[in-house]
Amino acid sequence: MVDKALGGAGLRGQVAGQTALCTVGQSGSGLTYYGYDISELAAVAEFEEVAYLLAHGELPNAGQLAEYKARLKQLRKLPQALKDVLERIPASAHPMDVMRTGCSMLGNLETEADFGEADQHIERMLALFPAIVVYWYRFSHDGVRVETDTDDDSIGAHFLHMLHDKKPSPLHEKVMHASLILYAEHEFNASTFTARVCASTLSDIHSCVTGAIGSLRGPLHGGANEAAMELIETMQNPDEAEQTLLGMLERKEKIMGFGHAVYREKDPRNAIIKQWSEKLAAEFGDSRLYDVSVRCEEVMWREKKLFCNADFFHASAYHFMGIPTKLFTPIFVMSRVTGWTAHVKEQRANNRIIRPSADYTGPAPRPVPPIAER
Ligand SMILES: CC(=O)SCCNC(=O)CCNC(=O)[C@H](O)C(C)(C)COP(=O)(O)OP(=O)(O)OC[C@H]1O[C@@H](n2cnc3c(N)ncnc32)[C@H](O)[C@@H]1OP(=O)(O)O
Ligand SMILES: O=C([O-])CC(=O)C(=O)O
Repeated sequence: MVDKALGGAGLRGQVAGQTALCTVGQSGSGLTYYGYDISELAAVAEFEEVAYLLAHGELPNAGQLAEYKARLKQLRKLPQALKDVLERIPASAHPMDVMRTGCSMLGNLETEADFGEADQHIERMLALFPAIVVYWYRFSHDGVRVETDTDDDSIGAHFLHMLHDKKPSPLHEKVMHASLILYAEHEFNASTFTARVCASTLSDIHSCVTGAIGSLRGPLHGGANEAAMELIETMQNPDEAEQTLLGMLERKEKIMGFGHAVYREKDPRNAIIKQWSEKLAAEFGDSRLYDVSVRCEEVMWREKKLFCNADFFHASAYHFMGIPTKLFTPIFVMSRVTGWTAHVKEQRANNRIIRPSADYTGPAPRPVPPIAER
């Protein structure tokens, strides 16, 4: 059924399948994973608990969580052939292209031969994605071959440790847990739908995830956190932010990090990451980017009734933790791989190839003219 308020373009408002994983905006603005509200998950859980939930349908108990984390830790070592490929990618490459190539190469080295192996490949991708992007980044930018099998307790801490050559503070580790939880799953968004379409052809799990990474890369989707950072860093203070935004709106430019295809009033992830950004700004000792972001939020709501989506305050939060802007969207990948792969398994469990129809708008039938007459 087409939701008239949303219209049919971009398949908006049309039901394209079923899922037990997630609800988006069902009560206007809520977000749940397997029935659990993300606000509660982000407040009390570690990201690995949510990754387990999405993989197995239930939250782990303490023993299951410890086993799961221990397994993930053991999977952090990059195969030499993958390191060789990463070392050949230039520093000028976009890290999302590195993620795409890294995932694809992993599929060549550790191919999913049978769908029964899916869980082991999913755990390997989850464990290895931070290493793929940081190994390339540190090698191409600093000339360092970073050690990827760290003993960090969590994926977020592992990522920050490799990036900065030191273990992160408890605050930064906690923010990474919350951030990765917020990004983990979001129903039939563009990248997840890409993964499901690929899965519906009975393709392998690395192909599904590689395609999804390509869809997430665009600035209308995951790439918006990076684009938001590029915008706010040009703003010296809230008044300047206001003038910049008013000019952009006047010129009908899109402001990345605002608006949403499903939510109408607010994105429930925003308030959570905004709070963390405020805390990080205080720790950082310079709240310019936070203050500028708050003014952007006020102006966009006042002028256009557009609200911050999950990406906007992620920009300042990641920046305060010393994460280079171009690594923002790869963090989204490290998290969303849990949602993508859960959808792949769900699609496989009740599959029919996804193949919609199109309304034809081309020329009426006509004969092929001889080449000399064209
Ligand atoms: C984690 C995520 O992937 S969240 C999404 C991240 N993406 C972004 O932040 C990119 C910026 N936002 C956008 O481009 C859009 O809001 C999308 C892609 C998220 C949703 O697109 P749609 O569903 O087509 O948006 P929607 O139908 O609500 O747009 C309504 C109007 O608001 C405008 N609008 C929507 N978002 C914005 C924005 N960020 N800046 C300026 N105008 C906007 C649209 O241009 C449209 O105007 P029009 O009616 O004159 O054409
Ligand atoms: O649902 C969407 O269209 C985009 C989004 O917020 C996400 O994927 O997290």
